[in-house]
Amino acid sequence: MSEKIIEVKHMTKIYNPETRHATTALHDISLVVKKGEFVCIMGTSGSGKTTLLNNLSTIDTPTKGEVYINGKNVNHMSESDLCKFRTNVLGFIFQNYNVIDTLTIYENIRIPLLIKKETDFDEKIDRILKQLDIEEIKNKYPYECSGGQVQRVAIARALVSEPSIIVADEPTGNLDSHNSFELLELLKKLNQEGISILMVTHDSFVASYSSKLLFLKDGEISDIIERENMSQNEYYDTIESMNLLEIKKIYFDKKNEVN
Ligand SMILES: Nc1ncnc2c1ncn2[C@@H]1O[C@H](COP(=O)(O)OP(=O)(O)OP(=O)(O)O)[C@@H](O)[C@H]1O
Repeated sequence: MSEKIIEVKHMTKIYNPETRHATTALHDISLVVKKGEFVCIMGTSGSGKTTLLNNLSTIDTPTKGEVYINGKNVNHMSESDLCKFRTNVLGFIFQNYNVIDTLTIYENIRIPLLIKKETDFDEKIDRILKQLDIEEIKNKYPYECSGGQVQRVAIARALVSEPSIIVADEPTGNLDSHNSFELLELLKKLNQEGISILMVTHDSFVASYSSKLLFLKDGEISDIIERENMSQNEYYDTIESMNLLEIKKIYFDKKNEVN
């Protein structure tokens, strides 16, 4: 049986609990991500995608339920253990890059290695700069680089500490189609090399790179599709029709609420 890399048990997330602004963003979610899986999360705006990603990747803490990563219950870890765990195991890629403007590209990529207290990092950084084709900009500042280059810097920073899981929230959201394609092909390659990927997207083409797709609706998993033996084209068509079905369901639910 494949190894469970992430396991979520009965996760509920309520923002501002016990106030009149309480919002239940996730309701009793249970799921498993196995080693080497490429899992995408789709759903309409406000369905809870980012909340799910944040709560299962230690960025936020669920109101109820448990999260296990590599068999460890992350809800029971101290803040300093969590910080080490995040740096050693998880690599984060966000839509808005989150690079530091006052540091050079080289210095940005070095951050996780400094957190890990590594001292001998030149070779590692050079390798990742080469892999992502950003050697020429290593002494520039982010504002001197293109959006696609800065996104590659964010990926380099996520990968330099050799994480076993990549967590990505709409990573192609600010990229043009050429750079989106390049990023997706890179994620595919990393996944083939054994890195597990968990990614939020609203785009069926992006989702067609996954091996498993979760649909969220009102904070609950409404559907799961597995790619299995489908070609990427067949998988894309299945995702598109499922997407349409989900939108139709939401439309009819709303219509019934009104009537
Ligand atoms: N910090 C917060 N405080 C209060 N409510 C929040 C907070 N963050 C999200 N929410 C609410 O939780 C629900 C789920 O939000 P979330 O951002 O997870 O949805 P999403 O599916 O990622 O949406 P989008 O596709 O628009 O980014 C929404 O109703 C949202 O308004």
